[in-house]
Amino acid sequence: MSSEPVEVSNVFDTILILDFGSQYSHLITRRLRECHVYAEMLPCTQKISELSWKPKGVILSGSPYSVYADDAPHVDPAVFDLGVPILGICYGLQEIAWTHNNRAGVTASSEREYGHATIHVHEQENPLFAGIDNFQVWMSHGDKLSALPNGFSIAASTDNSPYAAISNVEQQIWGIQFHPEVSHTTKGTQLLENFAVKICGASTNWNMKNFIGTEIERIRQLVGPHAEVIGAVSGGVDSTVAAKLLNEAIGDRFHAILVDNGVMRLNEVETVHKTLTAGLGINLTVVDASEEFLNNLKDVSDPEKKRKIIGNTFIRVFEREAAKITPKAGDEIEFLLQGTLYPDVIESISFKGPSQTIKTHHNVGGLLDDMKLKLIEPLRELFKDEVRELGELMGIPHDLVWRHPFPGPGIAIRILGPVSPPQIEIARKADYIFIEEIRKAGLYDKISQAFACLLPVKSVGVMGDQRTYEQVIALRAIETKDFMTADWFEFDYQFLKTVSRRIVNEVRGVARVVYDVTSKPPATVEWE
Ligand SMILES: Nc1ncnc2c1ncn2[C@@H]1O[C@H](COP(=O)(O)OP(=O)(O)OP(=O)(O)O)[C@@H](O)[C@H]1O
Ligand SMILES: O=c1[nH]c(=O)c2[nH+]cn([C@@H]3O[C@H](COP(=O)(O)O)[C@@H](O)[C@H]3O)c2[nH]1
Ligand SMILES: NC(=O)CC[C@H](N)C(=O)O
Ligand SMILES: [Mg+2]
Repeated sequence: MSSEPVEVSNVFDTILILDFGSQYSHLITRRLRECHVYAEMLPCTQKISELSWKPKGVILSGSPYSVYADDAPHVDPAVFDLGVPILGICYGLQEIAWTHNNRAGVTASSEREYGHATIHVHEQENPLFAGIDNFQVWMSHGDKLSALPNGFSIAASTDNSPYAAISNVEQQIWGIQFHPEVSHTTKGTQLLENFAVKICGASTNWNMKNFIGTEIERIRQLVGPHAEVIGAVSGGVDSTVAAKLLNEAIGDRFHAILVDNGVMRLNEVETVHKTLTAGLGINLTVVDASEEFLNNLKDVSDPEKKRKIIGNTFIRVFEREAAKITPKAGDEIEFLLQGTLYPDVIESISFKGPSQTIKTHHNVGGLLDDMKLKLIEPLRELFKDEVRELGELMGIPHDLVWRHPFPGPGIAIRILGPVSPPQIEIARKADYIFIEEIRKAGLYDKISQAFACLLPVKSVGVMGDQRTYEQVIALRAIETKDFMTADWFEFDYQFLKTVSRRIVNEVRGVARVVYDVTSKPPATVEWE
């Protein structure tokens, strides 16, 4: 057995996607994985000689740049010597033309093309178009090829783009001007599958069942026979699935820690504790740090300050708990488990430069520098829906797998203004009723995330002939695929009536209930 941990790309045939910064790059990865082909995205600056695995094929993504601009990113020329098929999408096509045409043959077009177009396939026998006839594609470009590079032929065109698809079958290079990864391109997924499977010969064995076995083996190799691992576990799906993998791999050499930060939902700590220990056999310690969190949060209203305080307090509590554990071999814990998902990785490797900080997500990863712990991130290659599938396969209860995400700072960022025990009680009760009614109505799995928010304004009401002057609860329920954009959920009025009546009647301190009808953007999911 080698001492180097095996990478996922060494185990599964992998299509390498080189990202030039298009807003759709990650969708290429998604589509291929939907076809059960493993795909990984790396920045376009990746040096091929520094890859520790050999891809079965390479896809060059789109980009906001123009290939002829001075500051345009260019692919490592070694890509063309790999001896594997290459597909360029939009900018990727232009990059192929540019590099195969002595840095010429791409110009700004007088007619920019955004939106739908109909493709006419000229080369029916071209394997990229196997089983695909004329179809609708989605275009988004301002540059165009002005000449066909040597050795290439035109495989398809649109009325506007004579070079909508070009190929050099001998050199195994394809380029397309449209975007197959977006859903508006009707046969896009089929085209990507043709490339990966028919042209590159990648096997279609990427599924969570195969992943479990290789991942557990990978963790065992990484940790070795004696070292012990610590991990923060919230009861959310990511950390639970990660913990379950560790538990399967190394049993009770994995120490899970659940921190009660005083701003969890009603009954949450007890429920999570029961599910993880009795239900899943995870070695879990619950640390009640609620007083410490609430003391630190006292009189703080600013959302960013709340997030920082909670993040820092998590770290302190976690460090303290880690120090209490004495491993059976060696004198300290060597590894830290993190539930990092692929979207987090994509965000950090994407070729876009730093994006503006909208809000600071609390981050347990801040522990690293101080603790000198080595990281274990078993979900680093997975999208959320893959994590959920994995969870189901590993026997994690359906309700936990499909739980709405719950932010680490908890209801502290759902109480606008200072966080105090009476305010927590109001927010908790209202949230509980809202979620209970959503479940009763059979809507829980249709909604991506729902919660109640306590607003720091008072309004006048009348109850039992008495004047009331109490706070407002705002309900939020959204539908989204990736939490980057979201729409508010369309409840029927009767449902809203029921929830509103119950909250005002059952929760002391609330005089009014409103429903948030703002999408993201311009709003965010959480109110703080
Ligand atoms: N109360 C908590 N105790 C211990 N760790 C926590 C707690 N809350 C959050 N964490 C840590 O912060 C990480 C990030 O939280 P996040 O909410 O993104 O993931 P999750 O809770 O595992 O899943 P989900 O996104 O479904 O809620 C968790 O994976 C966990 O490691
Ligand atoms: O673990 C977390 N720590 C945080 O600090 C945090 N802030 C927001 N969220 C969750 O992220 C998703 C997008 O939320 P926003 O639109 O409010 O940024 C939604 O699912 C939010 O609940 C967090 N999760
Ligand atoms: N979507 C793209 O890749 C666009 C490529 C290039 N920026 C153009 O406008 O043509
Ligand atoms: Mg969570």
